Amino acid sequence: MRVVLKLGTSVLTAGTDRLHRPRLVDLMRDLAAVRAAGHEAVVVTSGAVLAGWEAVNFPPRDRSLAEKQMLAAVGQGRLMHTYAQLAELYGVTVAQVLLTADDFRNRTRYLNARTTLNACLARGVLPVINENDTVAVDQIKVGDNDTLSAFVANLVEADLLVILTDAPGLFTADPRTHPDATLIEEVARITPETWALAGGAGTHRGTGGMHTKIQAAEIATRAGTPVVIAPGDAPGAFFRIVQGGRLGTRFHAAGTRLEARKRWILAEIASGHLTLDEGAAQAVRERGGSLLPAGIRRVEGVFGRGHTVRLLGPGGDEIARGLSRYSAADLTRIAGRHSRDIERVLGYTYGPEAVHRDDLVLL
Ligand SMILES: Nc1ncnc2c1ncn2[C@@H]1O[C@H](COP(=O)(O)OP(=O)(O)O)[C@@H](O)[C@H]1O
Ligand SMILES: N[C@@H](CCC(=O)OP(=O)(O)O)C(=O)O
Repeated sequence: MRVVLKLGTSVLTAGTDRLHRPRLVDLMRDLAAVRAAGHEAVVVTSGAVLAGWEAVNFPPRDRSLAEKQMLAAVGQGRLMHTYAQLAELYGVTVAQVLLTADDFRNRTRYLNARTTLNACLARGVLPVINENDTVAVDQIKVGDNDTLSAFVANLVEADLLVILTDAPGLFTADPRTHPDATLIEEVARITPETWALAGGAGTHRGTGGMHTKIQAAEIATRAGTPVVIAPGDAPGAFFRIVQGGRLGTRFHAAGTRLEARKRWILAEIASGHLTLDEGAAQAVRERGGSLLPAGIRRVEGVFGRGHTVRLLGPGGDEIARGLSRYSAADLTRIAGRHSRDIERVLGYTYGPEAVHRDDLVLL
């Protein structure tokens, strides 16, 4: 499985007002166990502002944006240093990845981030992601790491998103203010009633409380990824959840990831056409294959890498729609050629397919 683990400030501090090293060791051991069981893990971590606050010697808390960005700039490196040191104990190499809203809106940046994360995972490197707080002002910010973790789960097409926090899961009311509230173990579908359960902004350090966690669950489950919200202080929580154990609150995925992806492809406006030869049309239509550049006769329109294109049969009839792995300009140069020539012609390659099977919907 490919799993995204989100660690909130409340988990990293373990109820104190600084990064709690023993807790971080526990979390790293948990992560290492999941990796050792053969799974791929991606971490979305908070804690940069807190680590900065800790480093500059606890000045009075100032909530201004510039102050927070300054603290994030101080803290992010220190946070990563801690991760790197602890990961090393378990023979794990970490990679820092800082993302912000633009990286999910801009298709080229989106694809590049995805390529980098996939390269990390292919090499067994553990990506540790945070929002790039120093450049992200309000308008261009994801804003909270719960939502960021859902975007990341979509980006890497995760099989599961686990959000660890300081509550044992989603309760019938905020357990801080309602001691009689009870744990909801399963959420089959997020409804207005689900939203109504979220109390205020959470801990004084955390961002968003349960509200942003439900939002994250909605984003991820809609794209086909189930989500578990669970307590960060339960030993080996992440491993137990990944192995299918019951802990916290589980939000069921709405349909499969592939269905969600196909719906999304169909909703996009196509910005070009590829006319295929008979062999390619057959391979795509009848044999469930990808479209290789060799089978493309004509490229029309102006589109970038990752944009939606129509695939036309030799007679001009639309047979499928899909996401192009190459820009129109690149495809024009490699159309009709064997995939092994791509690198020689372009000077680089994004793989042998022009449109990969997973990115293709037959009509
Ligand atoms: N219905 C609810 N069930 C559980 N926790 C809730 C609920 N409503 C609000 N909360 C609050 O959300 C908090 C967790 O959010 P937050 O402080 O932002 O943590 P994190 O740093 O992990 O993102 C809990 O400590 C709890 O007080
Ligand atoms: N990017 C910020 C964390 C923002 C955030 O969402 O925090 P939290 O609610 O604790 O997950 C930081 O590193 O301090």
